Amino acid sequence: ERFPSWFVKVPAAMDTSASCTFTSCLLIGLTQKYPPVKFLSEKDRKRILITGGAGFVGSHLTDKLMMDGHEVTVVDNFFTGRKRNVEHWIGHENFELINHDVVEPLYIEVDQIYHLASPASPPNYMYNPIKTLKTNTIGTLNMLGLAKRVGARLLLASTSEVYGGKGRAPHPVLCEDSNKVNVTVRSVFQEGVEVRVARIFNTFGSRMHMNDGRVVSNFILQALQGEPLTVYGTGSQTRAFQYVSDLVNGLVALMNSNISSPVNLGNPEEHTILEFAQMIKSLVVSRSHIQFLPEAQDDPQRRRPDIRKAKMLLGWEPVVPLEEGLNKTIQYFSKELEHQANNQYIPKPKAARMKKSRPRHN
Ligand SMILES: O=C(O)[C@H]1O[C@H](OP(=O)(O)OP(=O)(O)OC[C@H]2O[C@@H](n3ccc(=O)[nH]c3=O)[C@H](O)[C@@H]2O)[C@H](O)[C@@H](O)[C@@H]1O
Repeated sequence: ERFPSWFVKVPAAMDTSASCTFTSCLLIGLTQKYPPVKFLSEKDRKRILITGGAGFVGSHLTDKLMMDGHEVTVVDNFFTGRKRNVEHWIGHENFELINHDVVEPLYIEVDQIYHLASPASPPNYMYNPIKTLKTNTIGTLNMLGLAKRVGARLLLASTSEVYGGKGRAPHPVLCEDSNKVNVTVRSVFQEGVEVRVARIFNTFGSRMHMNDGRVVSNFILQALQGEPLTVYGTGSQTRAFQYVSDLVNGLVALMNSNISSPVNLGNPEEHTILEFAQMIKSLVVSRSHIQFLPEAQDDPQRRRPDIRKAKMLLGWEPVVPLEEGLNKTIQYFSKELEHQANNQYIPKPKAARMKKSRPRHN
């Protein structure tokens, strides 16, 4: 998915003789520089800001909104985001990339703000917890301020982590009321601002950082490199994983809806982490073994979204089967590894949140 097929392909109609293939390629390369975008009338075209737009989810959202014909401004401080994720839009008249940290105020004119800026992977958000707090408080306040000043609608990327799950008997299926915070007239901070809140459950796909540290990218990279798949704890804890394109469609549907209360976006298909390890091992056809490491601290034991609200009010539900999403992600990471190998560098997946004790093997 790094270099989309349209970039190098010569349409059959143009490829009239073998002798002009090279010229045609060159021509197409020069003229058809970007993925195709729709043309929207002034009335339908929106100016959209995506904070964290060069990150894993943000860059896929950028692709969708650009292709839909909107004007997209990506703001990223490149802590976990990368220019490479959006490089195929650089120079396009509808696209702008700003190197900016949301902890500082931002003054631009926009109609919608997707506020995704925050590290999402545990090793990343625990790397500098105070900075993560600042990003999620001051950064959000700055974006709410911007939304209020320009009359934009803001979608906040919240997380399933708000439901907790360790230390109390967790309800296996988490609905939006599981941890209810009332929004009333006393919630002055969002006074006069149209807000949408997405509770995002575990998501995976291409453009996850090689050092992300979350389970799917770790297992895939380990399986591809013949290294042990690191299962934290017994592997009986569960998660339900959605493919990134499903999430992106949900985010856009939520933004354009009239629901101002939180909405879960996730795939309800729940598996144990050990099952994920076995599934990935067999899809990669890897000889890696499974290595049991100490349990991660405060690790939620069960997590599965209740998505009835999204289904009923947005008409949204995930459509990408787990295996299909995993295969696409495996393909992505194996290309990344090839690329890295050419530069003689293969990063190792990061370990996260370990309690200290000796690893077990099976
Ligand atoms: O992916 C996400 O969307 C969510 O990921 C994390 O939540 P978590 O569910 O802990 O995600 P992972 O770090 O991928 O861990 C999932 C499970 O796999 C386990 N794990 C992780 C990594 C690994 O190498 N091995 C392993 O067994 C973890 O202990 C945990 O039980 C973040 O805390 C959330 O903010 C984020 O929304």
